[in-house]
Amino acid sequence: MNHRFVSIPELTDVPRVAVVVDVMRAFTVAAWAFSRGAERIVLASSEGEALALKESRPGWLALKDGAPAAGFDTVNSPGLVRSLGLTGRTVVQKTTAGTVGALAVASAPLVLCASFVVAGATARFLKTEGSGPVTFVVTGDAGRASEDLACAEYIGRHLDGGDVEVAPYLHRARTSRAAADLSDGVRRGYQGVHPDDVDLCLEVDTFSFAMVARQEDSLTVLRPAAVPDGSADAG
Ligand SMILES: O=C(O)[C@H](CS(=O)(=O)O)OP(=O)(O)O
Ligand SMILES: [Mg+2]
Repeated sequence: MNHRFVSIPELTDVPRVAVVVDVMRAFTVAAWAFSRGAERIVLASSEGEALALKESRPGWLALKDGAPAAGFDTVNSPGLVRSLGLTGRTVVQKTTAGTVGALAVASAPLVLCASFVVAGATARFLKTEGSGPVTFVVTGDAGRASEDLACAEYIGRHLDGGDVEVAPYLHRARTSRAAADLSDGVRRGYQGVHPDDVDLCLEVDTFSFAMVARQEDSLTVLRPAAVPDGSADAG
């Protein structure tokens, strides 16, 4: 299929079907938050908006990328989020690339947010929907982030059918600048980075749900969408 791979600045129209990819780390974190029981993730456009949303809604939590900060409950780290109990909670997420990309296509009829941990489920969801050609939003590094482009291409190949060997795509992600920066952050003892973050971002199909973003009461809300197991659609 004739998929498009675009950066956030290159988004000049509203795509019919958008898959927003952020491997390191926003949409790996989002998937882990759902696996820990979060009911929904509200995508915020700024740290101020994230804190305002949290403060006006009892029980909501807020997370951001970078170092821990006052008012925020946690950070954009799968290694840290995986040990939280989030059952039934609403999490507000604000990051540098992933959430910005999702908000840029929020008015599209179908928006999925994706990373390697939900890659197969994302492709199966799109097949089930009969999505046709997809606009992949490569969020990192002005569209040049190799981990995001690799994951987007992997999902696209998966969607087009046939066997796809994931190893070459993972290699590109493992050797990306984002992976090196995270590893460097661990070595330097930066807060907000967990030693397991890179490995967790490089897991494939950890979860069997896709993540769908919709407009709800003027907010952009991400929710998990269960997808039947891949064995059913083999061939
Ligand atoms: O938290 C992250 O890994 C990044 C921060 S930065 O873009 O590398 O400064 O944010 P994300 O939106 O998850 O790419
Ligand atoms: Mg990223």
